[in-house]
Amino acid sequence: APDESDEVPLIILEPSVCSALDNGAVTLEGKIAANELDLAMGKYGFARVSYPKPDSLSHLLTAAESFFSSPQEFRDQYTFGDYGNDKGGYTSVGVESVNPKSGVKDHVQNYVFRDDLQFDHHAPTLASPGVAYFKEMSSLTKCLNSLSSVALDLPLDHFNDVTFPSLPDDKNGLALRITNYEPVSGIRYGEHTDYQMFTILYTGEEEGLQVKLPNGEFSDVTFGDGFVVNAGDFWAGITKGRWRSVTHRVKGGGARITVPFFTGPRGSWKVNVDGEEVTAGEWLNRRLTKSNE
Ligand SMILES: O=C(O)CCC(=O)C(=O)O
Ligand SMILES: [Fe+2]
Repeated sequence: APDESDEVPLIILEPSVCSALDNGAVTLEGKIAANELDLAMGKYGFARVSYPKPDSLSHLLTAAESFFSSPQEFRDQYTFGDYGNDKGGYTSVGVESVNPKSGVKDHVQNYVFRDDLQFDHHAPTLASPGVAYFKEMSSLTKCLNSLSSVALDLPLDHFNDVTFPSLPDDKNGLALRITNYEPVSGIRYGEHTDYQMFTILYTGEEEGLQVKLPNGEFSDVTFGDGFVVNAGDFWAGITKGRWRSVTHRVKGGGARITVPFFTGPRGSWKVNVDGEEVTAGEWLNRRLTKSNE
């Protein structure tokens, strides 16, 4: 029988824990949070993380609502290439298919910021809250990476060295996406695992996200009070399966905007995939290209 208590765990992450980690200090609260993260990623691959929402989030959501309802020709000015291109920008409905095997396009349009240093080409109303929110999420990424180092008994900076480049011609693996789901029934965003390290998702209050539980059932996971954080495929690889990259999807319903922030290794980081050594940048591009086919 399914375990009725199966539920994605809640982790309370105090900003003071993050600032201590930033200063190289692992407090008792830090150790507790690291342990909770380890348990959540090991069993569910997902956690609900209570952490203050930055002020820039509400500005970003307001700007996004008006952007996505502006004329299609206006939105199309900010398409700079296929979904996943280096410059980010707008992708209209009918392009993306996160589960290419399904043969179905997702019922979404989205806007992506991929590089925190180059925002000049972006839609002006989105760019200003976008830059601010990107910075806030980069700090939260640092905190989650430090907690991961503690959880996995590695030097505190280990995963931040994986994510944040030290050389100017390297790229970070961070991307901010604003997703606008069409109000339709049925699955709106296909079953998939995330490609990289953590996804830090603002779900809003509207249900939609469904996560596969250890008992095999899909469960609704909405957490408007904070963030839903999950481990992607790189984490499963790096930890040799100690952390799980878990299947999820988005079910139908009313109009919904969510804001995932994807984190991952910097572009030059070397990864071994099926016996082949590739850079994380190359590997990510292959996965993104597939979702346009
Ligand atoms: O919007 C959501 O609730 C989930 C989105 C998601 O899974 C993704 O963008 O990878
Ligand atoms: Fe996802």
